[in-house]
Amino acid sequence: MKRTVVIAGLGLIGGSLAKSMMKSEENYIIGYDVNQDSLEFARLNGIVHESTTSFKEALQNADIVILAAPISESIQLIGILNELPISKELIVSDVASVKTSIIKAASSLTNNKITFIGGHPMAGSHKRGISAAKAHLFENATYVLTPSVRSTEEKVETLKDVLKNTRSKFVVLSPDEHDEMTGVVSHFPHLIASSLVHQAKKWGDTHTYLPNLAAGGFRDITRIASSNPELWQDIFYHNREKMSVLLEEWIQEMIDLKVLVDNNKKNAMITYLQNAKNYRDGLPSKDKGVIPSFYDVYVDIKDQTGSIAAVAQLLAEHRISIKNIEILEMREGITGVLRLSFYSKKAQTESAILLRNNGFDTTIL
Ligand SMILES: NC(=O)c1ccc[n+]([C@@H]2O[C@H](COP(=O)([O-])OP(=O)(O)OC[C@H]3O[C@@H](n4cnc5c(N)ncnc54)[C@H](O)[C@@H]3O)[C@@H](O)[C@H]2O)c1
Ligand SMILES: O=C(O)C(=O)C[C@]1(C(=O)O)C=C[C@@H](O)C=C1
Repeated sequence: MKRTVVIAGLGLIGGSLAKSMMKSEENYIIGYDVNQDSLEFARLNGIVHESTTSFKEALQNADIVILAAPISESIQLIGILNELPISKELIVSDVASVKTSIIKAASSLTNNKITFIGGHPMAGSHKRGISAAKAHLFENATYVLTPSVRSTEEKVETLKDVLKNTRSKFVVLSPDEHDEMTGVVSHFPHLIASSLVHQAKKWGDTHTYLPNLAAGGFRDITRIASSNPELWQDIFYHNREKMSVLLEEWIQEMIDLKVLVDNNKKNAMITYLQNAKNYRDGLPSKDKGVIPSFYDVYVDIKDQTGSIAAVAQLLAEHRISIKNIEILEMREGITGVLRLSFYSKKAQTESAILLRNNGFDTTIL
């Protein structure tokens, strides 16, 4: 059965969802955004079937709406939903990184035709906008659902079915549990990454050679400091209570760590580092999911003659065998994505480093 899905906010996340949902014949995708350029990009690149700058118009025949604008904007869209004359059953979901304020706004929906099911795909990027959207962004990622009291098991299953081509792993959590845990493993690290960059910047003012010494370690730990500041201010604002608690905990942790450094507590320091390593090394990797996954590397390639050959040649020169090669997206004039599958974790890691060192933008999911 064909269903009409409206994606409100066609940026990195909304665009990536649209691209994955377009793979199913069942979904008719309407993109709504306040930005004309994003809509035009989506239309020209076949990311949506239709597009509009009117939320009301987009909703006319909708079965499903996914709010994918920044959190405060999505909350405003929930307010607008309350004012529109919706007479058909409508499932509304979102992708916001914080869930309590969204679910609170959704609890004010008075129209009983509307069922709200909160959502948050746990994958993303420091990039923004539809040009950075990728159909495979959520593959094997955890996708949190926070159903509202009014939603039923059946509606949750319908939403999962609409989202099935994201190939993510769904989990149901309460909004508070979600905000607490993502506060620790997603939001707080962004704050720390920015603070590390500020520290380096301060030192860089008096040590002009310092940026040249910022090698892999600094770049790895601070990649997310390059994210969209407005989006992250909004996330910190909506999760401010949890952020404040985490900051206090962190400050105490740093005070304790300073004692180990100042007093050369060798064994305590080794234990501290070892415990961190054990926990970090034991984190579930995205390829351990229910979906069979090989050792894949995604490579952004330009739509230019020879760009795929250049990738293949580079790997051949270093005697790395490719198990499978697949072009995920390649449209005229824009960057495409190549999925390379390898036989081992070692080959996967080596290829990613090799390609990165040769100027390719690579991702391991
Ligand atoms: N960036 C990530 O890594 C990530 C990951 C998971 C979830 N999220 C969540 O996804 C949401 C969107 O983030 P993004 O990274 O895609 O941002 P983005 O900046 O790439 O895209 C946001 C889009 O929303 C549009 N928009 C803004 N106000 C609007 C409105 N009132 N109506 C319709 N469209 C509007 C913008 O024009 C833009 O196209 C946020 O709520 C964020 O918390 C982000
Ligand atoms: O990979 C990144 O750049 C991200 O920050 C993605 C990330 C995260 O892992 O913290 C950021 C925000 C989200 O709500 C979900 C995922």
